[in-house]
Amino acid sequence: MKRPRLQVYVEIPRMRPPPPKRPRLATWPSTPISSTTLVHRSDDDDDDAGEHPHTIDFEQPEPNRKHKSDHLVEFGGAIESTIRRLCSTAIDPRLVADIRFVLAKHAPTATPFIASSSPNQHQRAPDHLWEPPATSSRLDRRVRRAVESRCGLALRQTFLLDAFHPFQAQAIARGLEGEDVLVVAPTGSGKSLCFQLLALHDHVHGGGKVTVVLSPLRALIKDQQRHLAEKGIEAIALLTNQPPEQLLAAQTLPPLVFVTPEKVQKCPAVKELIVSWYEAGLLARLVFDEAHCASTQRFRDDAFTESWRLHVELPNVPIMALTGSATPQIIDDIRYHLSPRIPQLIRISQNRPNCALTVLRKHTNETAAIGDLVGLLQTSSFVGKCGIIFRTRRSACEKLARKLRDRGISVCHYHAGMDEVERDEAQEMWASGRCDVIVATVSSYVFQGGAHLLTSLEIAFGMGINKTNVRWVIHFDFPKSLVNLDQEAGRAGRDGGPAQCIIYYNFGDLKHLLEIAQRDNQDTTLALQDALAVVRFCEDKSTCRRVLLLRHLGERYRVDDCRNTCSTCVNADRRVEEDVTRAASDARGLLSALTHEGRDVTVQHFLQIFLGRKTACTSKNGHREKELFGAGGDMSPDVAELVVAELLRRDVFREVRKGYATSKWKHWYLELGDEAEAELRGVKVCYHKSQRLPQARPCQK
Ligand SMILES: Nc1ncnc2c1ncn2[C@@H]1O[C@H](COP(=O)(O)OP(=O)(O)OP(=O)(O)O)[C@@H](O)[C@H]1O
Repeated sequence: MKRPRLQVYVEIPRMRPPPPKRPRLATWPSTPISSTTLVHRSDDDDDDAGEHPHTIDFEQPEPNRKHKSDHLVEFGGAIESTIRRLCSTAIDPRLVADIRFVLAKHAPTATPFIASSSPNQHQRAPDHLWEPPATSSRLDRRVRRAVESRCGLALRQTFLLDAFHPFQAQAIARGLEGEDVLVVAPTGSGKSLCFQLLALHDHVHGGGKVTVVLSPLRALIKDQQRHLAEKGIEAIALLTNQPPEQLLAAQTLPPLVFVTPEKVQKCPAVKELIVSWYEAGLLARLVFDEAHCASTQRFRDDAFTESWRLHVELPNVPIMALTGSATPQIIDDIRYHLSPRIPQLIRISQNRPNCALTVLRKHTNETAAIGDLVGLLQTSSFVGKCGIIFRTRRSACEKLARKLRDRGISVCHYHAGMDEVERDEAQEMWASGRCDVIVATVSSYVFQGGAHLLTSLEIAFGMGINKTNVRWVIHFDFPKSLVNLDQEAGRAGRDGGPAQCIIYYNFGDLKHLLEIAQRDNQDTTLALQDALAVVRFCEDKSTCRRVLLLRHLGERYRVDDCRNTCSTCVNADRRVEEDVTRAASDARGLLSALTHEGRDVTVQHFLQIFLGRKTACTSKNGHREKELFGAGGDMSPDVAELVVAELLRRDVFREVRKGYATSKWKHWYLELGDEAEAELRGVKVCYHKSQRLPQARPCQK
């Protein structure tokens, strides 16, 4: 039977693709590319694919084609297998987006895989959303039986669990067959079991083979080691500067060896050791845990590129990559790093139904904001329960811990500026339940002798940490990206019990995030893109938060399924939209008058003048005599803050950091922004009159 042929014409302007930023993988095909056209042809039958699975031909278009700017992308053979073969090393990101768009329309069940040489460049067509199966995929009985018979005993006796989740059985089954696998399943769903059980199996039945796990965080490695030790499974972490041979002095290898990508990159002895196991036939599997980091931690690109390339040097070793938070682009990036291998994708919905999602407004005034937080922590859903508070800056992390301690909350802190012993102690205190709350930074650079050390994420807290009774996670500064949010919030409710995930949001915090990105030498454009996605998520007060988050992760979610477990759905009847054009215009006029006089005002100071407060700081410099003093006096301070936030968002206002010779501190001051002259029309703010916290629903583990 003749296979269907699909011809896709994609119109894009002619342009020469940018040179690849990173070195090409050794086995990557060198692709001749014309500056004028991209024509992908594949043969009608798939036989050819087996021989050269990654070879593609780009040809000049037929000379008689009328529209020279058209690019013909011709797919032959079964659509799905052809998509898998569509690779390019230098492809215009817009073409990639267009191809995805067309494929989404014509082959919705296929998972297109387009690897590009610069994985972070391309954009996915917005409507390319994956529909997870309505019920968790029913497992083929044969698969379940095969996995049961080979690993069931270990599951019950060593891991003390009753049954496999379907995705675990699928991943383990493929792993047992020696296949390469990419597992995408929500945080806390039990992905680690997939490689841990396989490692145990390979060790016991494979003559003492070792599984090497590349894991990006030290805290996570320590956490996993601790859990494995409780189950009597030996696992060694190659983290210290001690020569790896000394750590592995014993005659037999352990089932699992953990190492960070940086260690593989910087320490040749570690790499040599892994290669020697491979050569001796003792390497069972390479595991890439928290695989989304290969895409999201862009400043660690080198470490990831180098260490992930290990699989190219060890071609016969099966690989398993796992992630709990992956956008479609991240999945492509992971596949790029794993190419030329094409792992089997095992994917379930990334939704965590037992974690209620809430966005709360954070006061611009830190003391008021902390007061709100303390009030929340004293309510029954939080008091005496184990939780995590994430902050972006170390000083803020310590300060908050101190303030909470003063209010009688049992709390410790964890950040990159502490030494290893202090950090381990804090983690241990929290993990063992000696204190309820840990205030932690997510990631930040370590400065040593003025030099950046690329070890920030290695010592960050959050990702992967598995403490089953965490009942709440609070982002007191807004997260760097929605993927970070998903990961960090994923520390809560890992036992399937109800949990609260809360973000305190204030638009003004964006500046701190970007400041950190700049200081850390990250790509600020990408950092801004990620942060703006969080801003959009937080500011949208009419769309279900689960829909927004899962859409970002490439998933289609039905709003009815939320069942009031997010702050938008539960507060839908309290939503207010207010036109504040007049107030915005007055605020602009007031700031204009202040800057004209050469006065520097912080947001807080400005709000006091705008609201007409009779305080010490408004009594100075003749503020009370100003025409627009108290122009916002008829509105609540909360709405006035939203007006300023909206003006900042529109770039009518901006905040700049300034220092003065009289003070060693620098502060953020309000200034007129680039759009200050623009006509202000339809300025609206949206808020909830009062916010109820959504109730989370427990789910079956
Ligand atoms: N089949 C199972 N049945 C019940 N509980 C399970 C099962 N598999 C794993 N778990 C439990 O789920 C919890 C989370 O597991 P794990 O740390 O592997 O999650 P994860 O998916 O790797 O999360 P993350 O993405 O955050 O790293 C653990 O406490 C584990 O014991």
